[in-house]
Amino acid sequence: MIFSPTTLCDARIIDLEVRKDERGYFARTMCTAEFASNGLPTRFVQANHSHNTQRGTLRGMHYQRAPYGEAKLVRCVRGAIFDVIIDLRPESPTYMRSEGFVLSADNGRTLYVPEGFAHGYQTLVNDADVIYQVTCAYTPEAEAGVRYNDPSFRIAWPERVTAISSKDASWPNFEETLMQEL
Ligand SMILES: Cc1cn([C@H]2C[C@H](O)[C@@H](COP(=O)(O)OP(=O)(O)O[C@H]3O[C@@H](C)C(=O)[C@@H](O)[C@H]3O)O2)c(=O)[nH]c1=O
Repeated sequence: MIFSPTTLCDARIIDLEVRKDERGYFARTMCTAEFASNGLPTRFVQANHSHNTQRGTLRGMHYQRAPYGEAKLVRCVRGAIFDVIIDLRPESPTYMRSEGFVLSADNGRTLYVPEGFAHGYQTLVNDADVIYQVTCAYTPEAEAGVRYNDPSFRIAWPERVTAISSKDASWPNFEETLMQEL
């Protein structure tokens, strides 16, 4: 695996080290030894798969409140997505900054999302499948979010939003509420 920094402190892009032969290829997608030597967590407690039928579908921006914060390892295994993270750690030099990445079945990239970041994505094609592992179990009472079009972040989503949950369409403005909680 090839670990690269992003513009946000502690977030990483992880590229596959593909070994090709006549059958196809082999690549590790997670390795505790390599993660540990790159300073990343090694214990992921839940693995999830989400299927998105429609291009333009938006999920996010999600995080869980302390002490249920979670780091995530996100990969798109069918189609392509535009994946966005926001650093919501007040003590971080990149606090309130965001960055977007194209993750696709073709580029095989994994995004490592540190604890304390909000995470979301928009699908770039119909029928996009996303798999991700998390370091803390799903805890609905700790669930929190930033609205995809929150004026504090001004994220440039690439597509018109064609599908979004009512929960995600109605997260309150960050400046008025969540900022005070962090
Ligand atoms: C995330 C999750 C949801 N659920 C349930 C709750 C609900 O009935 C249904 C759909 O949940 P949601 O609408 O929250 O799913 P979704 O919007 O896909 O939530 C996910 O979004 C992306 C962006 C993330 O970063 C993830 O951590 C996660 O928050 O699945 C679980 O049972 N376990 C889980 O771990």
